[in-house]
Amino acid sequence: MEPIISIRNLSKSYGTKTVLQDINVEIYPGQVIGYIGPNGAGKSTTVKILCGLLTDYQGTVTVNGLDVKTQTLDVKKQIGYIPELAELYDVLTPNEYLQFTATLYNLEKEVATQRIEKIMAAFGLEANLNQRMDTFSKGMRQKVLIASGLLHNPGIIILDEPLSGLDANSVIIMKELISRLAKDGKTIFYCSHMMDVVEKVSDRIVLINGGRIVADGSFEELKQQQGDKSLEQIFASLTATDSLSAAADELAKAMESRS
Ligand SMILES: Nc1ncnc2c1ncn2[C@@H]1O[C@H](COP(=O)(O)OP(=O)(O)OP(=O)(O)O)[C@@H](O)[C@H]1O
Repeated sequence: MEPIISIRNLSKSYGTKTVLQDINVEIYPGQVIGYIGPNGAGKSTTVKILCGLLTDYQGTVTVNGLDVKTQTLDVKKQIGYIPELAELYDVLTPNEYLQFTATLYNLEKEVATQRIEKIMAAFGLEANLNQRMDTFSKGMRQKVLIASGLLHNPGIIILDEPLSGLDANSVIIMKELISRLAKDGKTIFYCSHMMDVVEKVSDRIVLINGGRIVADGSFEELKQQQGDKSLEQIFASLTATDSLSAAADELAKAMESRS
């Protein structure tokens, strides 16, 4: 089987600072990849490259055989990108915003309207469909953002920390949604700090630290390599430079010395 996403020898620098170093990942159709790593590891940078938002990198990145650097528009049609934070047009209602997104993807009005209603109802926002978004909470906005990434029914869904701001029930819906989308054959690339969710939804976990891949395998494989631990413990043992409890002690001491 051909990989649907192929990342070969990917390196990226911002000025003199190298943030991705020789990343190699082949992703196959229908896989759910949990892409994890500490703050600043390079997750969002990888995602932006995959989505064609950053093009000054070294290496080769293809989506369905298309080069993301040169065939960016065709790549974008196949990807649903859900960023952690994005500016929504606050003066619009979700209905107006999502209809606008649907137009950009050339979706038929009827199909768009049905999908918008269904997705918003799944998130419990059916009553807010025609309410201006400047009155929305962070979680409500995040749900509109998720809806907008899924609207064109893309084959590949890239989520960059999509759960921030969502309440516990919405996290459950989102987990269920990821599993359902995977069952429908979608390929999912999922960046998150929520280890319990990643552990449950991913069939392969790629862990990066300091711009390099330090682990790549199913949760079961990682457990075999690292000892029978939770993903949170595996993450800590592969990425923490110092003891985390020592860091917490230092922080507590720093607070004491202030008072
Ligand atoms: N536009 C930029 N200019 C300069 N440096 C940047 C820029 N964007 C990101 N970086 C740096 O690149 C490194 C990787 O950042 P990136 O946002 O990819 O990390 P991340 O793994 O997504 O982190 P987080 O979990 O905190 O979101 C960080 O050191 C960051 O400071």
